[in-house]
Amino acid sequence: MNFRTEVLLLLYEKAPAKINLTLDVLGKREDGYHEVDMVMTTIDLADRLTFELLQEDVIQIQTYDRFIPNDQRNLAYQAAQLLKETYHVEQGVRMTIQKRIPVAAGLAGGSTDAAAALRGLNRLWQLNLSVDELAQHGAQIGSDVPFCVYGGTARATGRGEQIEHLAAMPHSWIVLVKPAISVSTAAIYGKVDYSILGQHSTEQMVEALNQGDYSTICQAMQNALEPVTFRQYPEVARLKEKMQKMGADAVLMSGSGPTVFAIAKNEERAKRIYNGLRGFCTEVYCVRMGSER
Ligand SMILES: C[C@@](CO)(OP(=O)(O)O)[C@H](O)COP(=O)(O)OP(=O)(O)OC[C@H]1O[C@@H](n2ccc(N)nc2=O)[C@H](O)[C@@H]1O
Ligand SMILES: Nc1ncnc2c1ncn2[C@@H]1O[C@H](COP(=O)(O)OP(=O)(O)O)[C@@H](O)[C@H]1O
Repeated sequence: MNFRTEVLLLLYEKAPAKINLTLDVLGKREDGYHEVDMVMTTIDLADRLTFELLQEDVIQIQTYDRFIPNDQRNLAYQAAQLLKETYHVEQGVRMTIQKRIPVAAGLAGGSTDAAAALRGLNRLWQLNLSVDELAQHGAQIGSDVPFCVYGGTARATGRGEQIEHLAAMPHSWIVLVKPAISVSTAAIYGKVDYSILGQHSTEQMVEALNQGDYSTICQAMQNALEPVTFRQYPEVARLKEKMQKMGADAVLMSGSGPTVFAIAKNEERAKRIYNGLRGFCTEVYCVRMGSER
């Protein structure tokens, strides 16, 4: 047996999920993407990535989740390949992804793994890149990746890659339910009905966050993709109605869905909502808003 150790260094990165507090669609762009104006915030539901330095010039992905690809289709793999090619890195890496964030859920699970890979590999391969440089690289992988590189609470414009940092979401609890369907982000954007886009609420949300005004934050929560996903999957609309009757401060679908979340300032109330939902949904989570590194 060959006991030669090729692992020289071991690092970890936490990869938190995001939710959308608002999502305004402003129009369709010439490049096929949609111009958006939205507020996102990280929550304490996270994947965990482990990085092992390999002397062999390869990228390996290990994951025990059968829904996650372990090759070039994995966004963390794409992040490693991008840094490797751009900075002519001749070392390799084995990335192990412990998945906790539901997949294709509107919670940026793949994007946050890519962002964690950028942060982790910057340290592992000693590239000395700034967070802004990592975010710029992230935009080549996906629209949500720059936000995930920074985390926190931010307004995202353009196709979602232009980030303006905001005051943190006031302390609160969040209950998330992921129905047993997977939603394609591209398909949902593709079916946006411009006649029912409604009023934009991001500006109001930004002001409410700056003032730490929790009740206006709850009132301003809105997502232009909700009607599209609800039309295609009526069970998601029914889930939102059910959650609204359970005493939450606000309820909204995140991103393109299908995850619906309820916000409550009071921990006891959040736990009651969580317990009420656990009876008939398998994927239910109760976590804090924000995320500790
Ligand atoms: C809807 C949102 C809201 O935060 O999140 P998720 O539901 O994915 O979590 C994002 O806009 C998703 O961002 P992300 O998942 O990174 O999208 P990308 O990989 O860049 O694009 C996937 C596809 O979605 C469509 N797309 C994405 C972003 C955008 N501003 N306009 C679009 O039309 C395009 O068809 C694109 O090919
Ligand atoms: N590291 C990853 N984690 C999750 N999904 C990934 C990953 N890499 C690639 N994917 C692919 O990205 C697709 C969207 O997943 P995800 O990012 O979780 O959705 P969303 O953008 O709705 O939050 C999935 O179909 C999955 O196969």
